[in-house]
Amino acid sequence: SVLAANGLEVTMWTRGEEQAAEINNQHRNSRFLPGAELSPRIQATTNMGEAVQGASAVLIVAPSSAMRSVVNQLKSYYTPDMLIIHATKGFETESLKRMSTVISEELECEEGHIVVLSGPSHAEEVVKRCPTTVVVASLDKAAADAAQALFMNAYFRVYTNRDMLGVELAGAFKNIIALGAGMSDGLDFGDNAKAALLTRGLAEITRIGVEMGANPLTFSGLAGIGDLVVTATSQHSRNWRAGSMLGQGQKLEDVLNSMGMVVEGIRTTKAAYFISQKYGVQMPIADQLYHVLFQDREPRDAVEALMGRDPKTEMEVMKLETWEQWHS
Ligand SMILES: NC(=O)c1ccc[n+]([C@@H]2O[C@H](COP(=O)([O-])OP(=O)(O)OC[C@H]3O[C@@H](n4cnc5c(N)ncnc54)[C@H](O)[C@@H]3O)[C@@H](O)[C@H]2O)c1
Ligand SMILES: O=P(O)(O)OC[C@H](O)CO
Repeated sequence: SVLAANGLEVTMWTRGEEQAAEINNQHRNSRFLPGAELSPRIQATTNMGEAVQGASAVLIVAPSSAMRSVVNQLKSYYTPDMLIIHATKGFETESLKRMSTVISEELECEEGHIVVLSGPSHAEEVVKRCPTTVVVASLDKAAADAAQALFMNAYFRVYTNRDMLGVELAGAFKNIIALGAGMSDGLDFGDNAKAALLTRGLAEITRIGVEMGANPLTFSGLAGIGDLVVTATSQHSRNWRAGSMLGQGQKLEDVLNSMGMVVEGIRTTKAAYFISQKYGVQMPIADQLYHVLFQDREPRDAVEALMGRDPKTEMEVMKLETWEQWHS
């Protein structure tokens, strides 16, 4: 919608004939964005070649679980002059790879060629042209600048960042904390608990992010604290809503069936559980959520376990840097 508002011709690829027909004929996408009026500049097709061949830019927003297969389908239409942007927030759970790695492997292109678009941006609000700010990150400055120029307009403000790793990690990990915040709200634990989850959640996201090689400042930016706040506090958030239903005692399977849309935080919690072990970095909130989601731990017991951890200093945000080291 933003690209169409900027005067570009947009062709969406979708798997459903009915969905494509609805977008083309009624300019609506009633299942995924009910109530929104789409621009006639947006056309949809179920034919990948029609959508991608000859395009100057390709925006990939498949759920993380489908990323490899979707990129594989577009591979034969890819040319190195296409600007490749993705806005998917998650990991490939089997390999623990980031989305830019999966895309570059499938397209056989440099990771630096890819741009990630992330930040606090619920589609429901963007399509209504509510003021929104996001970040585009790439190792290639020219690619990030090109993506910024494509998307930027009066209601959609785009910043650039060179820390693609940090932006991807922040966008993926925040969904875990949003699930936890929803769960806390579902348990009626109040505002103190939610503020604690957000703050300590950001601490653990930063800790693992820095250990993986990200710039700590990225986590104070739009992809970090910005997206964490919007996802953990907005009723638009599927992750928050799923967490809230779990907190109210519903079973994971029933919650997912009732959502009908991707809840990335579930798979990302599993990935984080293994990533934290791989890097030897503690992620206590992600760890407790893993036990709730996949090992039947009661949400109340998870909170008790978090509150009962050994006493800590708040300055242990990063594995190595204490405040003194950080300033020495
Ligand atoms: N919705 C938002 O506001 C928003 C904002 C920023 C980022 N994201 C990210 O975008 C990604 C997609 O989220 P969404 O909101 O569009 O999810 P969604 O569940 O609303 O839509 C996902 C789309 O992918 C399709 N799909 C599902 N499985 C597929 C498969 N195996 N192969 C091909 N297509 C498949 C679905 O049919 C649907 O059209 C997620 O990583 C999400 O975190 C979403
Ligand atoms: O609806 P969610 O929880 O998947 O969140 C969507 C976006 O990531 C918000 O920026």
